[in-house]
Amino acid sequence: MTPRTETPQNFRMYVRAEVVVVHKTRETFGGLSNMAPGFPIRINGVRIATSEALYQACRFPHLPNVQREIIEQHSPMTAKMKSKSHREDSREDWDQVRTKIMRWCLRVKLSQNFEEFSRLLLSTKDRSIVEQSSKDDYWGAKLMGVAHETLIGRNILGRLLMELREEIKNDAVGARQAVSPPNIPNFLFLGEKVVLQKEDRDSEDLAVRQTDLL
Ligand SMILES: Nc1c(N[C@@H]2O[C@H](COP(=O)(O)O)[C@@H](O)[C@H]2O)[nH]c(=O)[nH]c1=O
Repeated sequence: MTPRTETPQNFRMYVRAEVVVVHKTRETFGGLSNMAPGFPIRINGVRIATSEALYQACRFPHLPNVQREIIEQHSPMTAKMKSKSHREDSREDWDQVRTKIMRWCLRVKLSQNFEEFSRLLLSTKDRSIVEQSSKDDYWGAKLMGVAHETLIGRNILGRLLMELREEIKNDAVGARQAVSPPNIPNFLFLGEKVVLQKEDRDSEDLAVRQTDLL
């Protein structure tokens, strides 16, 4: 893995030229962003366009109408904006549970889009993955240095993606399997407990293609 330096407060410093930078969704590794289209998710049979919309909806287990408003948005940025307007009503323990929830969102994204998302993750080899952000150094890292040559931040999203990449390397079959909901209280989606069936889009597509052949 690319060397990085530990800094105070669990911040990390990365040399930008040496890492996989996740920034714009149209760039090579843009699919790793929660904003990326093309990785739909199904929760309790309801389609959600992006992992961003799913993550934002998880703020409001007690407000199913707000969750619905978020997941109905076509664009992930609009989903985030809808969420922002209710932010003060987020579940009270949000800061304590959000990393666990993000880990779950990424695992669901992987299990339901396995071919493409695992290929993308594995294509990063053993380089550090860093989400470049202009203002968020919790999920990502900010550009620093005279020539913007370093990225500094907690980079929690990048670290969760690296964790997932290791899981695929160690047990690809396990990583593909349906994901249990996170073990946190009151984890509800549109008023229901999350019961995750295996609904892998790749195998659904395959089933459709096979039907077409008959
Ligand atoms: N990528 C990206 C963002 N960052 C994403 O926002 C999410 C965190 O939201 P919150 O915890 O509510 O602040 C998380 O998925 C992080 O990757 N924010 C943006 O406004 N634009 C962007 O292009």
